[in-house]
Amino acid sequence: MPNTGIQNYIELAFIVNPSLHELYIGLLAAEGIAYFQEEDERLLAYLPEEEWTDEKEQTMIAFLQERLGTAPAYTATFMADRNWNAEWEANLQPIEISDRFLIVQKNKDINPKPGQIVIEINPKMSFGTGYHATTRLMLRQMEQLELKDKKMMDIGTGTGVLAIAARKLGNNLPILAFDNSAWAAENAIENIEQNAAPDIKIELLDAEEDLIVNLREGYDLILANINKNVIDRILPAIRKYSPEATVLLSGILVYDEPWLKKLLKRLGYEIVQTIYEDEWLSSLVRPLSRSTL
Ligand SMILES: C[S@@+](CC[C@H](N)C(=O)[O-])C[C@H]1O[C@@H](n2cnc3c(N)ncnc32)[C@H](O)[C@@H]1O
Repeated sequence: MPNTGIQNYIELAFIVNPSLHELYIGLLAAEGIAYFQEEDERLLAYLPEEEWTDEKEQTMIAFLQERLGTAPAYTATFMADRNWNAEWEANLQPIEISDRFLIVQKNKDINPKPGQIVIEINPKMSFGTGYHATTRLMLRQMEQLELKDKKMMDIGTGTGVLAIAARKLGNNLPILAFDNSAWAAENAIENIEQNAAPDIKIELLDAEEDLIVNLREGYDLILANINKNVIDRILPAIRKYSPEATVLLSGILVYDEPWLKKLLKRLGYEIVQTIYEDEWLSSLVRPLSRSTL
């Protein structure tokens, strides 16, 4: 459910070597946790206080145990609402996604290559800083597409980075971008203003509750960098209510590629291209009846 107003969080602190951070972030993201902070020997994951139930904890431990072969130790601490923005901005550095994209933060020195598109993202605990492989994969797929005259939807927009990128890549139609986190929606609006990216409508919506009514407008390209569980539940609706749309997916671990292929086959999608980074993949898929994007 979307939430508004003051938000207290639970911080889960895992003692893990940085080489394993990406893997842990992926596994925890698959469990619906979207906010992370990396430190030298610790990975901090955050979720709204009301979501941290006994059931959630048990499911998370069982899932980590299944994927890692052992249940990692962690501590859970209550965190009152505070200025995450300042903490994030202090820690982040510019990141080169490709020759085409550079993601930067406010007041950081940058040196873009000729022709490189610069996107300024000042995150507020929202996923989409470019610090995660799934965001990088989405951007690398998008830069290969012709986006002009394509009606686009961005599901789970986080910082708004993908919608902003679409605009900078020449997309010229209104974009609907939404997230079920109030923080993310608020932050996406700030980032869109900062990047002077016009005509992007940011909404606080839940893909599992509000998608069908919005799909009826008809879309050419739908971006969904979320996680396996949500994709499993929303892709059938996308296929049914936006049957012409090409879909760009990420947030899926390489171990789950067989599951994804089965789902796509069942729904009548063909895979145009899958790319990989670390344990992550992104697939561009289109309905079998369509031949071009
Ligand atoms: C992996 S992040 C992707 C963010 C950004 N699009 C990017 O590519 O970097 C997933 C985002 O989906 C949002 N999300 C998760 N479940 C959702 C749902 N059911 N409806 C809408 N947004 C959701 C999370 O809050 C998070 O911001």
